[in-house]
Amino acid sequence: MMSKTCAIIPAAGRGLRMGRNKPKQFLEVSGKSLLSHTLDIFSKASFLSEIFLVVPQDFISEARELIQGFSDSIRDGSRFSVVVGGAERQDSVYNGLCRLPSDCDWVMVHDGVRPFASLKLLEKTWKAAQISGAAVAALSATDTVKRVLDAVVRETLPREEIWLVQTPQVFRKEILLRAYEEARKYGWVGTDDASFVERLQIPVSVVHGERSNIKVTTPEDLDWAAWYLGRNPERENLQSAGGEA
Ligand SMILES: Nc1ccn([C@@H]2O[C@H](COP(=O)(O)OP(=O)(O)OP(=O)(O)O)[C@@H](O)[C@H]2O)c(=O)n1
Ligand SMILES: C[C@](O)(CO)[C@H](O)COP(=O)(O)O
Repeated sequence: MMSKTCAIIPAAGRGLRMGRNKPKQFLEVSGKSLLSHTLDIFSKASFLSEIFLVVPQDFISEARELIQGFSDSIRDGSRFSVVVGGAERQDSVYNGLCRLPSDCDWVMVHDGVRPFASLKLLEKTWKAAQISGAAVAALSATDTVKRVLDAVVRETLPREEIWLVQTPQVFRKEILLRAYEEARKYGWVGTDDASFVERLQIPVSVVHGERSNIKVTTPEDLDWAAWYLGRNPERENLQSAGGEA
């Protein structure tokens, strides 16, 4: 029997660092919201059976309207659902996990505010996870990396060991669910999904991410997003990788 992969898109943050009167995922860039740009990619990922969009309680109707717009492009029975988020990213992802159907084997988590991940990157991370059980996209550091405390350099770190982790992050569902259950039981706090899996001593594979796969966080990021979309109106990143692993 074919294994089934579901996606969780956490998009329930408040965007405090963006400093606007609306959560950044609902801000428009090139005629539609950042979240809508993200969903464009996910609607074309034919290996995803179901997609769970996690949003703030007060944006439920906006999110429902948004997913209506994708009903034509959903392939192979894929479909979107809207889930209410929690106080922190990890609470939002957990809410998504609780909604996964029992026959889902794999789960891909991707930030709603990373609208420029390519379909090729989604596929590549998914395929890597199928081999190892857990995989994340990440960039190797290109600057010199230092540990700084109170504005004073304490140490220069070995750059070849430093990777900046992105999403997508893909896991066997049973692994991610166990990791999140333990996190809740023991009060672990983490800024990504893999950090909980790492605490279970489960190896997480790394695939090369993409420089353009930024997490839109600050007003400068929003300006960059507008520039990037102006330069790539056809969104080449919507193309599939075909057979590439
Ligand atoms: N309670 C939360 C907090 C964050 N997120 C989501 O997690 C992703 C990464 O979070 P981040 O960039 O930190 O977003 P915000 O929390 O909105 O930003 P800020 O920290 O500036 O408030 C975003 O898609 C965000 O919407 C979420 O689903 N639920
Ligand atoms: C999950 C993540 O995008 C990986 O880089 C990141 O850790 C989210 O962090 P944030 O503080 O919630 O923006």
